[in-house]
Amino acid sequence: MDAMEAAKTLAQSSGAIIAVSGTVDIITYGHQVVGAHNGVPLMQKITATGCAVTALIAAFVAVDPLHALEATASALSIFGIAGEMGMDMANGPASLRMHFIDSLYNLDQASVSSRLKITSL
Ligand SMILES: Nc1ncnc2c1ncn2[C@@H]1O[C@H](COP(=O)(O)OP(=O)(O)OP(=O)(O)O)[C@@H](O)[C@H]1O
Ligand SMILES: Cc1ncsc1CCO
Repeated sequence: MDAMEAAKTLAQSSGAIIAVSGTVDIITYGHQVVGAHNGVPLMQKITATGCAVTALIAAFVAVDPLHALEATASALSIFGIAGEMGMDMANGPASLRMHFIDSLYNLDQASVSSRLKITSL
């Protein structure tokens, strides 16, 4: 079973929104699937990026609990955009970690609007 089918099955059996990180992050209630495309592969080389984005998802959902799927997709996208911006200045995983955190801290609306890529899968 691929990640998308597994995510849909788990969402249907649990009643939870399921998000799976990867090249394209998958977010689903169990039927329709949303893809969050931002991010760079080198983020995989920084330990705890998955935990960190999970904390960001929790914060976004806390702000807008009635739109939890949209909040989850937004958090994953913001995290990925900061990764892309950090990658523009990085030479490897250690400098990516630093520039990624700085990019997340300094993120502005224009950068988000120009880079955001969320689609229906
Ligand atoms: N190939 C990729 N291309 C773009 N972004 C990626 C890629 N792989 C992971 N990411 C991004 O990196 C972040 C962390 O995902 P990852 O799959 O590395 O988590 P994880 O394995 O649970 O991490 P950890 O165990 O270190 O906490 C997510 O925001 C995801 O979108
Ligand atoms: C390995 C690890 N280190 C801090 S949190 C965590 C779990 C994955 O993010």
